[in-house]
Amino acid sequence: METAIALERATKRFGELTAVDALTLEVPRGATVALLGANGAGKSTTVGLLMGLHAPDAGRVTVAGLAPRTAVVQGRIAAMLQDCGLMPGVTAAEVVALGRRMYPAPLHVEEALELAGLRELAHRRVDRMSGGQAQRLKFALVAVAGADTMLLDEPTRALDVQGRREFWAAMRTCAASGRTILFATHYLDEVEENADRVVVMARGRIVADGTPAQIREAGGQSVVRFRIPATELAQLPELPGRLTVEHGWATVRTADPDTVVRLVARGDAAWSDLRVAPPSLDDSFLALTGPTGPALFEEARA
Ligand SMILES: Nc1ncnc2c1ncn2[C@@H]1O[C@H](COP(=O)(O)OP(=O)(O)OP(=O)(O)O)[C@@H](O)[C@H]1O
Repeated sequence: METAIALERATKRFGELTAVDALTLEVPRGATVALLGANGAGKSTTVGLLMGLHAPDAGRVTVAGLAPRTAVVQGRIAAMLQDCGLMPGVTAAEVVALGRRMYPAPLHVEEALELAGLRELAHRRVDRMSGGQAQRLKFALVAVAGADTMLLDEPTRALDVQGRREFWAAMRTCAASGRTILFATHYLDEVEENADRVVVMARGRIVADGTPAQIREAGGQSVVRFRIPATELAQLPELPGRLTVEHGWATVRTADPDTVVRLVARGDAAWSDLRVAPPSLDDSFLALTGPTGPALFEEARA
């Protein structure tokens, strides 16, 4: 399969600090990849390397087989960077028309607005748009490049739930047209619905790389909960996992929820309201980005 993006042991340092540390990542054409990581993990720097904004101190970075700057000039890659502003006083269509002049093979203005779900708002002034609409306009400005690879750096930062939902609907339309999309985010729930692959970064390195389900299962534990009176606790059998009891609810964090449920059901304790929750992405994210994260992921995949 054709490779859209490749980093081969790419390293970027800022003085003493290694922001991206011998990072190797290959993204095939057409994939939608989420780059997940805490503040300072190195996501924006990785995007900067792919856009040719930083030169790697070591290693190699290519986009569609080209040097990043060449790929940018040829309109093969376009990015929605953090905190880019929009010109006030003009309409959405005017901004996109201006933006498209920068690219060698751009889309039509209407096409880009359509992809961003802004067709109806083509003549709305930029300064009269909601946060969500403005963010989708920035997306239209990336889409108009007609690039086959799009990078989105925390595109839904500071958007409300509705704005985020609308933004991702626009992004998915774009992904469905066969483009390669790499987006950086902190929002774990966005990853499950919008990416087919998740690359988790910590300290400039990749600590896990898999489907959202694999990431969720690698680091997280299931939670089995049930109500139980304090007087019944002694009747509970030994359970695989960590049991805590609070306000009449027992909580068992476990890698083996089936066994926990079987043992609880077979025992004599008078419990009620039993429920099982899958591992949470938040728990998994915290575990994977901790010091033992990479080993944890390897173990889960073995
Ligand atoms: N131009 C720069 N000069 C010095 N240090 C920098 C520069 N850009 C980034 N850094 C540092 O490199 C590290 C990685 O930053 P980066 O912005 O890539 O992380 P991030 O994962 O995108 O974080 P965030 O989620 O906060 O945007 C951080 O410690 C940051 O302070």
